[in-house]
Amino acid sequence: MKMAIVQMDIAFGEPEKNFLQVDSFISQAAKQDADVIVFPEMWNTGYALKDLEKLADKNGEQTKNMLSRLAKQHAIHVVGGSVATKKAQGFFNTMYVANRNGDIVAEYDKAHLFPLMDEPVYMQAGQAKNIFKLDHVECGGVICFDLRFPEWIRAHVLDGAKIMFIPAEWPKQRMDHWEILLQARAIENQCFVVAANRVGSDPDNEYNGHSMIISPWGEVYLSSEEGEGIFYADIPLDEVDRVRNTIPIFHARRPELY
Ligand SMILES: NC(=O)CCC(=O)C(=O)O
Repeated sequence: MKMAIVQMDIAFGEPEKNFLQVDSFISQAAKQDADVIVFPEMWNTGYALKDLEKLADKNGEQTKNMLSRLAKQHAIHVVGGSVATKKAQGFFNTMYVANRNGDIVAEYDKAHLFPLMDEPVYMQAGQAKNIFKLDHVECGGVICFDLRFPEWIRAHVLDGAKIMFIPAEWPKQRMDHWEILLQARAIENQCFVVAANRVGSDPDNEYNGHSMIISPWGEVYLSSEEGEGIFYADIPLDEVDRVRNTIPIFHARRPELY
C-alpha cells in the first residue's frame, strides 16, 4: 500500500483556503499513484476554537462532500485527518474517511480532548471507536492527544486494526514525546502507525511536522522533514502477521489479570 502523508500548514480560521489546499494535495498524491492519502488534525480551521460557531463545518457536510467526490474522482482512499464540526450536541473534532469508491466509511469524534489547547472548554468528546476497511484491510483511526492513551489504541487493535492512522496538531516543544509514543504504540500493538502532523504556527503554538510511519517491528519507514509537502512510503502489510507470529503477544497476554 502506498501511503501519502500530507504535512500542511493550516490557514488559521480560514476554512475556504484550507479546502482549496486539501483539494490540490489530493490531486498531487493521485498523480504519484498513492493508495491512501492522510491529512493532519483540524485542517479546516486550525485551533480557532473561539470562532467555531462561525467556522465549524455543519454536520461535516462540506468535508464529506469534498472528500467523497475527490476520492472517487482520483480512485484514492482519503483519511481526512480531522475537521472542526458542528453537530446537534455541540462542536466536535471529527475524522472522516472516504474510500476510493467515494463512500464515507468512517466518522470518528476525538475521544480525549486536550486541556492544554482548551478543547474541553469548547468541544464535546466522542464516545465510540473508529474501525474501518480500506481495500479489505482493517484500519483504525484516533486523533492526536488520543495517542497518549495506550488502552484506547489497544482496543482498536483488539477489534482488528492492522494500521492505525493518527492525524495531529502536535506542537514542536513535545516532539520527543510524539516520536517515542508513536514508536511505542506500533511496537506494543504490532501494527503499522501512520501519523500526519501539521507545520507552521497559530497564535499559541509552532508545529514542525515530523510525520511518521512506523512498522509493527518499530522500524521507522518514514520520518519527514520539517517543511510543508507530501511524503510517501510503501508499507508491506504482511509485516503485521510476520511480527505477530514472531512474538505472539496476543496469545500470551493475560487480560484476566488487568
Ligand atoms: N492537538 C492535540 O491533541 C495535541 C496533543 C499534544 O500536544 C500532546 O502533547 O499530547
